[in-house]
Amino acid sequence: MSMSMSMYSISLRIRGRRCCVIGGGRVAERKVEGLLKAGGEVLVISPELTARLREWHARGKIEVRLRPYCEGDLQGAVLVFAATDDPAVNAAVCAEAEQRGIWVNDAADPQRSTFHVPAVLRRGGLQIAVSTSGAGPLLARKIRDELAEQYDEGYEDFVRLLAQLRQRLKELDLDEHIRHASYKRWIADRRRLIDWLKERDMGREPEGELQDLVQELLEQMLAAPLPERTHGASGAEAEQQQEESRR
Ligand SMILES: C[C@@]1(CC(=O)O)C2=NC(=C\c3[nH]c(c(CCC(=O)O)c3CC(=O)O)Cc3[nH]c(c(CC(=O)O)c3CCC(=O)O)/C=C3\N/C(=C\2)[C@@H](CCC(=O)O)[C@]3(C)CC(=O)O)/[C@H]1CCC(=O)O
Ligand SMILES: NC(=O)c1ccc[n+]([C@@H]2O[C@H](COP(=O)([O-])OP(=O)(O)OC[C@H]3O[C@@H](n4cnc5c(N)ncnc54)[C@H](O)[C@@H]3O)[C@@H](O)[C@H]2O)c1
Repeated sequence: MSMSMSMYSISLRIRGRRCCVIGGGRVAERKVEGLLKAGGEVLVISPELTARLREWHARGKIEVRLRPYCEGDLQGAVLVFAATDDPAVNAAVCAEAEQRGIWVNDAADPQRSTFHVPAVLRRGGLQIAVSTSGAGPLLARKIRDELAEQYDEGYEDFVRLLAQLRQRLKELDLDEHIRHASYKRWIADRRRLIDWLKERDMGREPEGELQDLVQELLEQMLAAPLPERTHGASGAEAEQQQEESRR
């Protein structure tokens, strides 16, 4: 486990970039689903496909080569998934990827993989990725499912709102302390804001309505007295004090 203990987590922008998936079974299907959600250009190479992969192909969502993997298939890919049930084929795919300098995931060999796929909770712009570094993927899935209750669908609209609030806040030429304090207050108050968004059914509101809410919140913020700057306390301590005074 020592090697996989030191994995490094990032979020990749794969929209419009080629991602190769070798194999067309259940595992390949799950990886393809995640790639499509992020707008990847998916190429699947496999003599057989699951029903869903066939359907995605028929609807033009993925490209397919209905044959076994051949050396050279990985040309132009930024990410590669070796997801066949044949360890020798997966090993050959990994070798070509390594030789080309492409990140590769071997579905059956965490140590050989140069990246792992986490279990992901998606709430629009908010994504919570859970990884056990290969120790137990089912634990990752379980934790993701538990987090899904705490971080409910309401977060999708909240992160949209937050993005706009932050943008408008940057445009107002405010003192940095005030800017940070307001921003932190919205985060601390998120449950109330999420319920408020739910009441207004923001999911169906046009973008213009969200702008009105943003305006309302900014006006509230400018009208309300801001938390006192805590003299003598470090940034972290001041933050802690603010948190406590809110409870
Ligand atoms: C999180 C998730 C993401 C995803 O795949 O999208 C994911 N596996 C998921 C499910 C799952 N995996 C397995 C089962 C069957 C039950 C079981 O055996 O436990 C199920 C359940 C099912 O299939 O329903 C078995 C399994 N998985 C790996 C091996 C090889 C080995 O460990 O040696 C074996 C044994 C194969 C065998 O023995 O034949 C390896 C990997 N699996 C990873 C990720 C990476 C580590 C992530 C981490 O540690 O957190 C890593 C290293 C590589 C990778 O694939 O990236 C996804 C759940 C999330 C979701 O559902 O959305
Ligand atoms: N990482 C994970 O999350 C995870 C989860 C479960 C299982 N696994 C492992 O992943 C592997 C695949 O599991 P599965 O359930 O998808 O298997 P599966 O039997 O459903 O699918 C295997 C696929 O590989 C294809 N294939 C076989 N030889 C090929 C070749 N030469 N070129 C291209 N494609 C080829 C087959 O056509 C088939 O579509 C297994 O080794 C399993 O142990 C990994």
